[in-house]
Amino acid sequence: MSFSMKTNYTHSPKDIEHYSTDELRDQFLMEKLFAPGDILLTYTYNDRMIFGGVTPTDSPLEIKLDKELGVEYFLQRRELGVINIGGKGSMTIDGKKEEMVKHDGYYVGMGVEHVVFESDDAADPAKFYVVSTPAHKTYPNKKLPFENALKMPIGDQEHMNKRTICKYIDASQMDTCQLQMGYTILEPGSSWNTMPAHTHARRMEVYLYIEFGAPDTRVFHFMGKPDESNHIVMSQEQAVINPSWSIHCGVGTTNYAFIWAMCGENQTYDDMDAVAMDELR
Ligand SMILES: O=C[C@H](O)[C@@H](O)CC(=O)C(=O)O
Ligand SMILES: [Zn+2]
Repeated sequence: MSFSMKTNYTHSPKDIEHYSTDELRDQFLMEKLFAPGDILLTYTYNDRMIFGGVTPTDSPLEIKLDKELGVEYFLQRRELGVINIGGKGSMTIDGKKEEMVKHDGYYVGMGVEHVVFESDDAADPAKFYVVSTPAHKTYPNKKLPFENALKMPIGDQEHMNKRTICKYIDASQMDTCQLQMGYTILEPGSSWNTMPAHTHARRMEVYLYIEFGAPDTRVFHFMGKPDESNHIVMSQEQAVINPSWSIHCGVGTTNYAFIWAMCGENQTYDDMDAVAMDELR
């Protein structure tokens, strides 16, 4: 088993003006999250979110962070959101075992000492996408099956952005300290073309792009200040950090889906500042 946690620092929009493609990728893209038997995490200084992948095979895996966070155990002062994007598995939360099929989610509140991740079949491992944010209060643990996600159809074929936003962790459904999380499924022929684009200075966000229609599919993820946009070319199951000053959207070469997770000042999903089309550059 290997464990790694990469640190990503925060940037001012000025910093990235002259970044090369490699620098931009190094600072914002997480290329590998899911490797059999491994826990691969990123700690971003953007709102101190920790995100990454846990892929158990023959033996259970547990995220153990104490010295790194200056605490006794990982969730002593944090909350955790999980969505399984792989095969059948389970999470054992302080001794209570919960089955986790593909697309099942889970919210784990502050104060839980042990979360043990397992796969039912090492040959078809569960892939737990995990996102953790600082917390100050314990809210109840909650299983978040796909069926219970709040489905929000949005977009249309004419604008090539027909999709369903499935809100797993949303303030209208449950309490969390900061974390909001969900899964957006694009219709075939549509992309995450959220024009007019938006920023939300109050919240940062991370996206995991998944379920590409073909192995050589790429998503061109757009980021940057509205008047100075950049792009990062992404492969399946890679994640990208979105600072609060950055626009965010993506165009794929086939169908895809993505998981988004946000945190910051508020939990108001609709608190977005639309950018007029003629401001984009
Ligand atoms: O502020 C909200 C985030 O950018 C995402 O939740 C958007 C999204 O999933 C979508 O438009 O499909
Ligand atoms: Zn947004």
